[in-house]
Amino acid sequence: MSTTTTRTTIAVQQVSKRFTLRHDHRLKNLAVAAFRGKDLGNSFLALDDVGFEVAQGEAVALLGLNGSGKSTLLKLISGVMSPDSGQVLVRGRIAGLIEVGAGFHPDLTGRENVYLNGAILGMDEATIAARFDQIVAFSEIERFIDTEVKFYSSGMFLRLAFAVAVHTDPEIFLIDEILAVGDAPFQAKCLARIRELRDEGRTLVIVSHDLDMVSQLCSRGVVLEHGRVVADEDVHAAVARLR
Ligand SMILES: Nc1ncnc2c1ncn2[C@@H]1O[C@H](COP(=O)(O)OP(=O)(O)OP(=O)(O)O)[C@@H](O)[C@H]1O
Repeated sequence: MSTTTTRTTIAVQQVSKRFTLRHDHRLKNLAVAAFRGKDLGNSFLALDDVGFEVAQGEAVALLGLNGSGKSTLLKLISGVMSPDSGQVLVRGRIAGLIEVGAGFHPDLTGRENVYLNGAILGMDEATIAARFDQIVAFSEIERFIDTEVKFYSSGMFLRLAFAVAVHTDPEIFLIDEILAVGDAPFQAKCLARIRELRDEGRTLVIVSHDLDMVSQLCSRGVVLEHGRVVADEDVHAAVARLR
């Protein structure tokens, strides 16, 4: 009998998600099609009977070609979207670094946005205040912290948004291709921080086309092809399929 128990943190069970692609939005055609009782769209399965589990503290890469369903799967895990069938069970607090900065308000200053975004990500005011200097130091935009973020460059915006996200305290981080933006030194710093989060035992699910990066960060790769899981294996074997 095994003496160690691995806690399942994320269970994706027979999940399917269908999208409808509407090709022709002209009113006349919509009216004619509706009158004839025709299906207006072309529906397709973005995720088709997907199932896998992630144990606490695991770092898993979701891999696959463009359009294979990775981001959709991450959105289902984060709860911003629900499956048509099947279910996603999650144990623990989640931080989705999916649309980093989505909660930022352009007319507010960097400082105000740190508080706003921190609250959206589940931190109370005292916690944000205690981590404020650390967040700003990580972003390296101290000089501009009291400037409205609409005057920020896209890189500055990303830096502050990422800094807030990685200073929240979730058990599970969902990370979607965020390292594609930001300059090289900042990317290196983000990577180091993500590695730290992993080493602290947080669970990571990462979507990225940067195969070298995911091989370094993750131990396991789940490969999607046209919305189906075609491999769930050691990250190096999974990455080799995509090269
Ligand atoms: N909200 C939506 N409405 C309709 N179709 C969608 C929607 N979101 C995603 N899709 C479609 O679902 C499929 C899977 O998209 P998804 O973004 O999950 O792929 P991905 O593997 O993350 O791709 P990439 O590597 O290009 O980021 C694509 O064909 C995409 O066009």
